[in-house]
Amino acid sequence: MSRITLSRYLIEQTRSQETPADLRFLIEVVARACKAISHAVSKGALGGVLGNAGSDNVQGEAQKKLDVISNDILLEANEWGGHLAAMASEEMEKAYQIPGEFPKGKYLLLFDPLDGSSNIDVNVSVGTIFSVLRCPEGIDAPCEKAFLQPGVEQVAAGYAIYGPQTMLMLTLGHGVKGFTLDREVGSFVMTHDDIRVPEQTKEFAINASNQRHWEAPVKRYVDEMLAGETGPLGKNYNMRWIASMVADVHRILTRGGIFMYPRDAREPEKPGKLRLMYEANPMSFIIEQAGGAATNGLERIMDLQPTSLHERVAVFLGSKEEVERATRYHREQQ
Ligand SMILES: O=P(O)(O)OC[C@H]1O[C@](O)(COP(=O)(O)O)[C@@H](O)[C@@H]1O
Ligand SMILES: [Mg+2]
Ligand SMILES: [Mg+2]
Repeated sequence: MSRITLSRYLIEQTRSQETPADLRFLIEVVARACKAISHAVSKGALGGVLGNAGSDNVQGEAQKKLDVISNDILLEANEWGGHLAAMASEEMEKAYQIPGEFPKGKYLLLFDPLDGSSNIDVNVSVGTIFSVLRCPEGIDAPCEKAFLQPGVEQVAAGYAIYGPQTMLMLTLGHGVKGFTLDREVGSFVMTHDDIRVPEQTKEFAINASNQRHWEAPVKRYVDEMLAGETGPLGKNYNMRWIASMVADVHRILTRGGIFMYPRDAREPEKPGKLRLMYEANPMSFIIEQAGGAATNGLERIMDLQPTSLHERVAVFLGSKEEVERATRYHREQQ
């Protein structure tokens, strides 16, 4: 059986005119960067890449050495790719200009270079999340405004997960494909065609240590799940929380479930912890393309109009029936 590599899949997409050639090259460059990040992550303590970098990012979070290394790998790979107008990252306060005349290419790339980085030092799966938008017409510099487009405008999104296997999950707007890195040949090979998230589930993911801070609809929903088969939902639920969004979402894509990071009373002025533009939007695009759903409790995440690059958002995503239930409980509370 001939193997379908990521490159071959992208060439076929270009041939069938579903994907423009420059978008194809852009995805190839991102995938190459993910291979380099996977290699860096795998060095661990032997390569001296674990631990803190000694700096904070724009969100005031301590950067890990690998946050900085992964960000640099993505910047360097994409700077010279020729298909981008600008980049934005969790690790950089402002939009990043591609050297040379603006705009060099017609796309904007956003990324969380290393998601779940609090897990690196304990050797738990981490990943890279990315989102691609078109650079709007009439913009003459790589400003924040160019990026502030709702998630429905994404032309591609994906993530790489650095776990027992390195995988790349990708959507170009017609389904989700999964590729596993064949380390001996150095290629991503398609191993998961047409991924679908089961509509029903008995598994939920939430950081339960925040329970006392949750809003009433979240408390109600989690209480009902914990009540099991004698409770109102009539079934026993299992719970998982990896604290790497990529790893939790990957499990949900693979076997179903609901992921929740709600807003809570710890920092009432913030609408949640996760970032809209480079975490929630790309993951929502992937989940929806796999038949799941994603809301902030009230509205579809991909319909939200962003107001700043590093904006935060509450996230409920995964199996459709459960996301609809969580959303219904929020709406009833209003
Ligand atoms: O530690 P908490 O509060 O459970 O948060 C876990 C969440 O934070 C994140 O790690 C944030 O991502 P970063 O590591 O990119 O900052 C998510 O991946 C994860 O879902
Ligand atoms: Mg993250
Ligand atoms: Mg990160």
